[in-house]
Amino acid sequence: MPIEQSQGKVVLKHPKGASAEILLYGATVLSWKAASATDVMPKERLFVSGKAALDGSKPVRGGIPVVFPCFGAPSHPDHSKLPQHGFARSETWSFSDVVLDNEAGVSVRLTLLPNDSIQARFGKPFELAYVVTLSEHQLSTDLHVKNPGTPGSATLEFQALFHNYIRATANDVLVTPLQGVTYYDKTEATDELKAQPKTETRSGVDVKTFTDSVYENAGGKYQVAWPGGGVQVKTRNLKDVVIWNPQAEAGSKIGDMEGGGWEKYVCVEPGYVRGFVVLAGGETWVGQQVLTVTDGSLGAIAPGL
Ligand SMILES: O=P(O)(O)OC[C@H]1O[C@@H](O)[C@H](O)[C@@H](O)[C@@H]1O
Repeated sequence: MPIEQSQGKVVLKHPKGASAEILLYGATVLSWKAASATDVMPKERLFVSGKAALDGSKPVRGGIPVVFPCFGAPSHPDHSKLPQHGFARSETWSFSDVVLDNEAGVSVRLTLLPNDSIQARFGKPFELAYVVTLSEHQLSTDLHVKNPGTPGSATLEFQALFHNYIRATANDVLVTPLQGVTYYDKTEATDELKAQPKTETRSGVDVKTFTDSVYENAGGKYQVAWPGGGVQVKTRNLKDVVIWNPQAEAGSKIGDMEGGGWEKYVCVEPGYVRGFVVLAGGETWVGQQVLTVTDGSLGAIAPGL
């Protein structure tokens, strides 16, 4: 069976060998295995900390948590009762349906609607659908946000982001092309310095030191490369990107991070996080990312992706 459900998880299997595992808690993609052009054995592409809680007691430290409706600490009055990164990553989503099931792709849809726990902290009506699609060398995630109100009713204002923990040798990673892009450096000591725009001067951004940078209007298409490996991140409607790696400096203080975990991944997180999407009643917004394995020569196989 290409799609299996058990114990709070959905597993997707592509006929060419790729697979993905999604935890209903947080709609968190826990695993994405895909082959490369040079190695037909599917390989894990995501990092999950060995100390991550997978029992629904806290957001998963790894994989692809979904950040909605606020990124970081809430900065919008509608979000003031919410925790860092919002509620989507710490609510249990429902399996809705199989969207695709063929050689081109295996795809499922999960949904999240307001429940008592959400409504106690967030009063706005919303409907979320999350479509995860697996193909031979790609994983796509699409977040559909609907304001179920009628035209003229209250707006839904939100931020959204895919918190990708990409498995990589972190100290060798370069993320391109971000040169010339404005960013905000969250490792700075004061709120005033964190709010000061900087301009990226590097042709490739590394994470050899503690990095927590929010790139604004960053272009939407990024290459994450390290010797022997690579993943391309291509997006739609996600204008910003966050690059995060805590290194030992901050990583050793994260309770659910395995020792040295920061050496095994880089977070490249496309999102809409500077400012807010404003959705009128009855409107739907879709944010999408397509992750493509570019190890070996796959970049050449999939030109223009
Ligand atoms: O520990 P959390 O809530 O999962 O957040 C991890 C990191 O997520 C990143 O997206 C933020 O930019 C960082 O500031 C934050 O530390």
